[in-house]
Amino acid sequence: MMPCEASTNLLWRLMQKRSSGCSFGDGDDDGFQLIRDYAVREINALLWLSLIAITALLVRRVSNLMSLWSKGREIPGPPCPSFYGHSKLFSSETLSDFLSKAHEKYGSIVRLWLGPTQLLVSVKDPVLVKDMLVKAVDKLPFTARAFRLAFGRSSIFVSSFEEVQKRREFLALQLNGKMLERANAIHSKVVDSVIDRIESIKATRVLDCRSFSQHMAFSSLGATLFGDAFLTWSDATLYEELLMKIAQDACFWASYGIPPFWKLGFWRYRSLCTRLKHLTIDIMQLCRQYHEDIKIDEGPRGSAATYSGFSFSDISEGGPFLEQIDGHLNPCMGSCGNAMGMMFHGCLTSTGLISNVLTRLVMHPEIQDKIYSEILMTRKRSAKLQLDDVQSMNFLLATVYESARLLPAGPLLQRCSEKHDLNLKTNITIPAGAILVVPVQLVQMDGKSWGSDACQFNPYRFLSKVDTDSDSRPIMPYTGRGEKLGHREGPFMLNDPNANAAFLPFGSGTRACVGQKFAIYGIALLFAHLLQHYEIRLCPGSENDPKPTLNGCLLQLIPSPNIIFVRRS
Ligand code: HEM
Repeated sequence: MMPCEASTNLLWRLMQKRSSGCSFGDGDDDGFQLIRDYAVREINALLWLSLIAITALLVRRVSNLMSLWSKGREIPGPPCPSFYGHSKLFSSETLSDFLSKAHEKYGSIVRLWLGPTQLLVSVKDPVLVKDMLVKAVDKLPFTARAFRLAFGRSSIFVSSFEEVQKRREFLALQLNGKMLERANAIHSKVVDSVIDRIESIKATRVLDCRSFSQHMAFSSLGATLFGDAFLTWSDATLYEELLMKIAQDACFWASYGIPPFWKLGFWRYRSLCTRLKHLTIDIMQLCRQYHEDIKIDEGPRGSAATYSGFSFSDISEGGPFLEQIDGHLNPCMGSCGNAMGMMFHGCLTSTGLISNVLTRLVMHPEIQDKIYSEILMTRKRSAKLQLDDVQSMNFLLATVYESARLLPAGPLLQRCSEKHDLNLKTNITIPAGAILVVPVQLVQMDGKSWGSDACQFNPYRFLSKVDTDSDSRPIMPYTGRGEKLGHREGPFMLNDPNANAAFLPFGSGTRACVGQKFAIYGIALLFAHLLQHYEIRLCPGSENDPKPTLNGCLLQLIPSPNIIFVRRS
């Protein structure tokens, strides 16, 4: 009997009693019996419904699992050694090394079992990679969980594409428009502030490349997102330290399916996250106050008066940006998750790239000289280095691209397609629910895509020699392979790095990094300002053995030599 039927019956019987003049006082037992029957029937119906729902769910899961197993078996890969899959095999070497050997043996698509229910599919061929990154639109839930646990609700760093699509478009528009303009205005101040801060700490100018890069990335992103009050904020150092501590532990605590409330370390981690959140609210309020003060200083007419080098309109755009991202009107609470998420991701990735560019420059002084000549040429045209100038500094940009190619932000790009199977441009079907990865480092160092010097630093691979006699067209079509040493003279044009499908430091496809342009031009601007005033040299005796460093959640071999800044006369 359905619950609604039971309740109509009960109502009917009660009405019958009423109309026959019978009261509950007379037959308490009868009334009680009725209610008990009703309750038993309701509970039974509820239990049946739950049982049917759970069975349907289990049947669906089992059928999904069968489909995963049967379709997974069709994908080439090493035979499964045990019930627990291949995980034990690659515990002795890094996943990248393991995948490198597996791809050599089994081709461009390889499957591995991480356990009885987890299928990992690695794709290495650049054309298939592009195809996969367009078709697989969801990110792994694990990444979104790490962000949520550390920074609370975010509308940017989430797994489902449906949820993030609109915000992505808005964010890309802001980053490539207003935020890039702000970066343009602020970068010479960032360089001065970082150098001042470091000089006040250190008597000598010998610096660890990694920590210098971290200060640069942190200050430039903070000042761009929050406004230039960030550069003089007394809690900036604490904020940076907290962000880095959280970065070290974020993946560990997110790896628990259920947050481990019983562990003391977990609560310590949570308290770091709460402190970071409070500091974020502080800086957002401080910036808001700062903008208000400037509004008052400028007077009611809102003239184009400038403050510390900014025009008023630049600054006033800064506050609402973070709120618009979240769609919240509350100036602090709503935007916090996104602000912290962007600081976290942007700082870690930009630190890696800045550090790598610095290392390449000190190891290749001839490239540094070329970039300096480019800066001098530009300075002849314009008194102050602007974004437009940097956009035409081919050599500088090629150096940034090449550094990004050689040390991507992480060893793997990851995706999944939760609901649908994926049919790539091969006959292989990748079942829904499989974890898809791209071993970026392998793709970006593959001789087939980058030539025999794929592992070497060679910014010329992003430049094409132009024919000065004709209409400045490239002499050779762009291949991604560098010019030979003997031919490195003459005017060059910069190639679009994304024209090579194997260039993936910012990912690709539907979920590619929305900050790519902002990051590349922002970092190029920083270096243009830095190299204009300083020569960067390798500290004598400093070794450049790349050290294994925990970069956020990832263990990477990151070079970090000691460097010296020599002020140019
Ligand atoms: C050198 C600097 C940076 C590097 C190397 C980098 C790299 C990446 C990579 C590899 C991804 C994953 C792409 C994929 O899976 O296909 C990503 C995603 C993302 N990046 Fe960046 N990034 C950088 C800077 C930034 C900055 C400064 C911002 C914004 C402030 C930003 C915003 C994002 C966002 C929002 C996503 C997630 C996109 C999504 O899930 O839909 N990135 N980035």
